[in-house]
Amino acid sequence: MNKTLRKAVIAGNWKMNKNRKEAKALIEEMKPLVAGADCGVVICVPYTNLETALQATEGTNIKVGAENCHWAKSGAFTGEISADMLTEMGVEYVVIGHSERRQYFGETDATVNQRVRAALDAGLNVILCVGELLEQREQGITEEVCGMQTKVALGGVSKEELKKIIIAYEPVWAIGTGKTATAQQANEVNHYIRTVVGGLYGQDAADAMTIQYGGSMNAGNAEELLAQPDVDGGLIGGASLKAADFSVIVKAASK
Ligand SMILES: O=C[C@H](O)COP(=O)(O)O
Repeated sequence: MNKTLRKAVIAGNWKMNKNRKEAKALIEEMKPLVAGADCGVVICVPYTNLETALQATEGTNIKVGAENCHWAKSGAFTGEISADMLTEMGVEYVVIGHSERRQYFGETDATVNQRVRAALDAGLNVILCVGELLEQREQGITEEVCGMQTKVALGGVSKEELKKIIIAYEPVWAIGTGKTATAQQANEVNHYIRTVVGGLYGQDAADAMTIQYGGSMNAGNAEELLAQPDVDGGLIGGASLKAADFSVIVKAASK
């Protein structure tokens, strides 16, 4: 596995945080700190902040993403947003299958796959989240769970389309808990996911795939996690809400 074949991407997932004024202030503070980064920089923000984020990041190296999208192009789906609505705004990325969507909003592997398909059809880059629950890790079925989530989510995705997908391995027990997977645990599962991708699409596709780690990554632990051979960046929750912390992670990924 040659890490130099792929680019690290640091993506902030703001979740349900920041009003428009706060979003603008955070981006303005962040801009000079991440300018010139030698990695991809993405901020995934609430729908209500997309316009603000797109305007504030214009002409910078920061790309803007949404935190979800629906699988249909349009229709009677109250409260949902389509992938086409996002691309029409200029949004380039979308997070799909985050564990909070799976846990609290009934997302299944099948609906994650439908949303991935819709996002690709609309031309979006996808950050596809997979990860095991604590009890699944304790049962020793982490690889089965992550492998299955990956395979189902990628159903009907061509090798060419795969280039627009980043996988984020996020052990559910490490999200927002301050409990990070060890660098070794993160690398092991990322490596396994890469093997699964290789089985589906071939070694060249697996080698080229960006696979992030997410789950309490912060300014203090980012360097060690990002130094792992199969960890190509991070999906950052809490630490992406502070410009200084986020920029330390971006700098660690740029080394
Ligand atoms: O999408 C981000 C992950 O859920 C990680 O969140 P966290 O960094 O707050 O643990």
